[in-house]
Amino acid sequence: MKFHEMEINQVEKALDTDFSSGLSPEAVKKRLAKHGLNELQEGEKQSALLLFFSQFKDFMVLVLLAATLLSGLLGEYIDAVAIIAIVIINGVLGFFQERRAEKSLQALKELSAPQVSVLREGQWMKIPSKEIVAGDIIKFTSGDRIGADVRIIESRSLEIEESALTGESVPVSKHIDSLKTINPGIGDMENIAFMGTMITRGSGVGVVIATGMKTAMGQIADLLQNAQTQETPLQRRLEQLGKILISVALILTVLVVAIGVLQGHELYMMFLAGVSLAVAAIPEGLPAIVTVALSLGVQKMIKRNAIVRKLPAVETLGCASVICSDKTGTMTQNKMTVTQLWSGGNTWTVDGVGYHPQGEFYRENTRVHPKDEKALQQMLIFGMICNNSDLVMKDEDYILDGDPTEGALLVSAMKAGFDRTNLLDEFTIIKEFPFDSSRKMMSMHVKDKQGRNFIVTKGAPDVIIGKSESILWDGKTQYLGQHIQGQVQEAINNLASNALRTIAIAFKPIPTNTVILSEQEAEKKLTFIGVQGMIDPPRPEVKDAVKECNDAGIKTVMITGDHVITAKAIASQLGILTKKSKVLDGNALSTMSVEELEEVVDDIAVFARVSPEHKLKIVKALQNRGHIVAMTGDGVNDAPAIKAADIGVAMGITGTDVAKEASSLVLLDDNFATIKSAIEEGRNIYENIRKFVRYLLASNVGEILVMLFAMILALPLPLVPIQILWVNLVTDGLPAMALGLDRPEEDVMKRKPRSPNEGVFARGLGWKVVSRGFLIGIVTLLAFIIVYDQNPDNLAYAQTIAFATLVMAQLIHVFDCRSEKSVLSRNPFGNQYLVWAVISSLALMIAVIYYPPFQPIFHTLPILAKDWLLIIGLSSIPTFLLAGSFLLRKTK
Ligand SMILES: Nc1ncnc2c1ncn2[C@@H]1O[C@H](COP(=O)(O)OP(=O)(O)OP(=O)(O)O)[C@@H](O)[C@H]1O
Ligand SMILES: [Ca+2]
Repeated sequence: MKFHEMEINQVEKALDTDFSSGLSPEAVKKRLAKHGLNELQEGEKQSALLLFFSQFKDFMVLVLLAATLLSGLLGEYIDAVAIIAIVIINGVLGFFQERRAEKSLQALKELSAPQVSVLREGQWMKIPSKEIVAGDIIKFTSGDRIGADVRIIESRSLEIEESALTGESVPVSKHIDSLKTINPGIGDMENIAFMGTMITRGSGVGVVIATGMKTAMGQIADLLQNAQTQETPLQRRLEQLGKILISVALILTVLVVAIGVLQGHELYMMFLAGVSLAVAAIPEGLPAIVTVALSLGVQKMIKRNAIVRKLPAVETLGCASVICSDKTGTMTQNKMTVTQLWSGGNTWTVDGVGYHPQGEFYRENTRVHPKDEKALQQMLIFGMICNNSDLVMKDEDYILDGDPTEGALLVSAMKAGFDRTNLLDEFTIIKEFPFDSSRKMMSMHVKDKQGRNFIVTKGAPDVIIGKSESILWDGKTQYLGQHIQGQVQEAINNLASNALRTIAIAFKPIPTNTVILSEQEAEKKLTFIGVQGMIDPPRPEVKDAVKECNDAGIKTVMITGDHVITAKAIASQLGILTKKSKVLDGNALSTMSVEELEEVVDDIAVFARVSPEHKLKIVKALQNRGHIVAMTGDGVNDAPAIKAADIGVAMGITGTDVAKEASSLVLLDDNFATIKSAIEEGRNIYENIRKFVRYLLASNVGEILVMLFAMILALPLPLVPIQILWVNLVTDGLPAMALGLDRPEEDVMKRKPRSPNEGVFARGLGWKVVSRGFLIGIVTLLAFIIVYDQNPDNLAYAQTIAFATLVMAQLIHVFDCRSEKSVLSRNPFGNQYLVWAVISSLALMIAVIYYPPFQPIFHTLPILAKDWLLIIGLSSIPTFLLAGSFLLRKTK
C-alpha cells in the first residue's frame, strides 16, 4: 500500500515512528546513514582544475601570453620564461582568492538555507532542512517551503501551491484522510505535501515519507537550480573597460611596430616596444582584487547581521535612497504586553512586565478582581481561545512560542487567572479561519460544554467594528448604532495615540451543527466585546539609525498593517514622521493608481493599515520617482514587492522561506538598524573599489606615457616588459588589496546616495587617474633621462632607476587614494594593512634590485645610495603638487 492510501495510524506504523514524540536520535542516525542527507544533487560544480584554468582564459592574460611567446621566439628566453612565470603565479593567486571568495559565498548560502521545525524525542526544534529523515514529524505554516515529501497528519486550513512541480499556480487544499483514487497524479494527492512546494495558507503537521533525490522533486532533474555566480554592475563595467584597454593596447602596438619599421628600426626592437606598451596598458591585477574586495565586504556584512543573497546587492545597497520598512519587529521589539483594555465604556489597566503572567487589574486606579468584571472576563477568555500561541517555561523564564500579539493576549488572560488547558476543556475548537494580513483578523468556530456553538473573532478594531452589528454594553447585547460606534472609535483612537497596538475581540452565537465554510460567512454580524491595547516598545537603536540614514540622504518610510494612530505615535517617537511628512492609510492607498501615488509619495513617511499587496504599488511609485528602493517583508504576500524592489530585504527570524527566496538581503536579527549597517558597508565597499581602481589605473597611465614619450623623443625604452608586469601584479597588487580593506572615510554616511548609473570614472575619478598618471609618467621619464644622459652606455642602470621611481611614486600615491579629497584629510598611516603592504612592496622592489639571482631576470643593476635621493625626490613630487594645490584651493 502507498502512503497516500493509508490511514494515518498505518503511516505511523509503516514508517516506524511516533506521532506524539517523533524519532529518537539513534533512529535518525541510522536513517541518515542509510538514506543520506536530504539534499538534491546539484548540477555540475566547477572543478578545482577548471577554476584554475579559467584564470588563464581571461582575455588580458591571453594577449600577454601570446606576446611573450612571440618575444620568446625572437630569442629573449629569460624574458619569456619570467613573464610566463609571473603570469602563472598570478593565476595561482587568483585561483586561491577566487576559491576563497566562492567558499565564503557557499557559506552564505548555508547561512540562509531553510530550517525546518521537527519533533524529536518529544521536543519541537529547528534544524537545517538537509538533516531530516523519513519518519520525522515536521510542522509548517503559511509561507514555508516544504523541505521533503510528507504525508499530512494535521491540517488547519492548509493550502499549498505546487507550481514548482505541476505548473499549476492555484493552491490545493490538503487534508489528512486516506485517498481511494488509484494512481493519482501529483496534483491530486491531497494528503501529501511535496518538497519545494509552498504553503500559501493555514498550517499543518506531516510525517516525512521521502527525502533528497527520492522525493517527487528529486525525480525531475531539470528543475534543479544551478547556483549561478552573478557579476555586479561594477564588475561588468570594469570588464568592458578591460576590453577597451586591450583594444587600445593592440592598436598602439600595431601602430608603434608599423611606424618604427617604416622608419627603418629593427623589427625585433619595435616588437619589444609593442609588447611593453600592451603590458603597460592592461591592469592585470584588477579583476582578482575586485572579486576579493567584494567577498571581504560580504563577510563584513555578515558580522553586522546582514546576509547578502545576491552579489549585485552589495553595490546597489550603496545607491539606496529610500528604505521602506515594516514596523512590528523591525522598528519595534515585537515584545508585546497588554496594558489597557476597553469594553462598554470602561477602561482597565494591567501591570506586569514582559511575558510574566503576574499582574493586577485596575479600573480608574482602584484594583479590581477581573472575575467580577463580566465584559473584561469575556474579552480575556475569548482572547485566549482564539489564539495559537503557547507560553512555555524554560529555566524559570516564560518563553513565547508563537506570534507576540497573541502571546500578549495569553498573558493578559493568565494575569486574570485563566488557564488555556482548562479553557480548551470547556471549549472545543471545530474550525479555524487563520489570520492573514489582508483581512487583519482571525476566527475560530468553537463549541462549549453545553453544546452551544460560537464564532470567536479577534483582529484590527477598525475592521472588526465594520463587521459587527451589536455590542456588549453593561452586560447586555445592544444594537451598534452611530452614536455608540463613535464612542468605540474614540476609545480605539485613545489607546492608539498612546502608541498601543489594538486588538478587538468579538463573537456571535450560531446554531448547533451548522457548518461554516468561509471566513466571509463567519466574520459578519458579530457582537463587539472590547479592545485590548498592548505596548510594543521601539528598538532603542532605531532612532539613531533613522537619523544616520537621513544624514546620508536616505529617507525612511514606515509601512505597517497597524492602526494609523498607533503608527503615527511610534513614527514620531523614532523621528520618521516630522512636521513636513504625511501619513497615508490603506483605504486611501487602495483607491489610488500608481500614477496618483507618484504625485504625493515623496511627502509620505508612514503608510498605515496597509495590506501586503499595497507594498508593490509603493515600490513602483517610488521607483518611478527615480528612487532606489529597499523594501522589507516577511510574509508570502510580501514576496512580489521584495522582488520588485531594488534591494529586497527579508527578515531572518520571522521571515518565511518565500520572502527570503525573493530577497537579496536577509537580516539575521530582523532589525532596522541592520539595514543601515548594510548600506554603510555597501557604500564603503564601493568607495574602496574606487580607491584601488584609481590607484591601479594611474599606474597604467603612467607606464603608457613613459613608453610613448620615450618613443616620441627617440629614446630607448625606460622600462622592460617584465618590470612593468612586476609593478602591475606585485608591487601595486599588495597595496591595492589593502585599499580594499580600508575603513570608510568619516563622511561616507554624510554624502547623498550615488546614482546607480554612475560610471567607473564618475565624480572626478577619471581626472584623478589621468592627472596623477601623467605626473607619474613624467617623473619616471625624468629620472630615466637624467641618469641615461650621464652614462648612455649603461641602459640597464637608467632602466633600474626608472623602475624604482615608478614603484616609489606609486607607493607614495597609494596614501592619496585613501581619500576622495586630499592626502592631508586623513591620517595616511591609519590603515595598518596598507602600511604593511607598502613595506612588503618596498622589500620586494629592493630584492629585485639588489638580490643578484633576480638581476638578470628583471634586467636590474644594484644602484647607489645617492641615486635614491633622486628617486625619492622625484617620486614624491606628484603628491606634493596635488596636496599643495588642494591647500591653495582651500585657503582661497
Ligand atoms: N494574530 C492576530 N490575530 C488577529 N489579529 C491580528 C493578529 N496579528 C495582528 N492582528 C491585527 O491585524 C493588524 C495588522 O497586522 P499585520 O501583521 O498585517 O501588521 P503589523 O504586524 O501590525 O505591522 P507590520 O506590517 O509593521 O509588521 C494588527 O494591527 C492587528 O490589529
Ligand atoms: Ca507584519
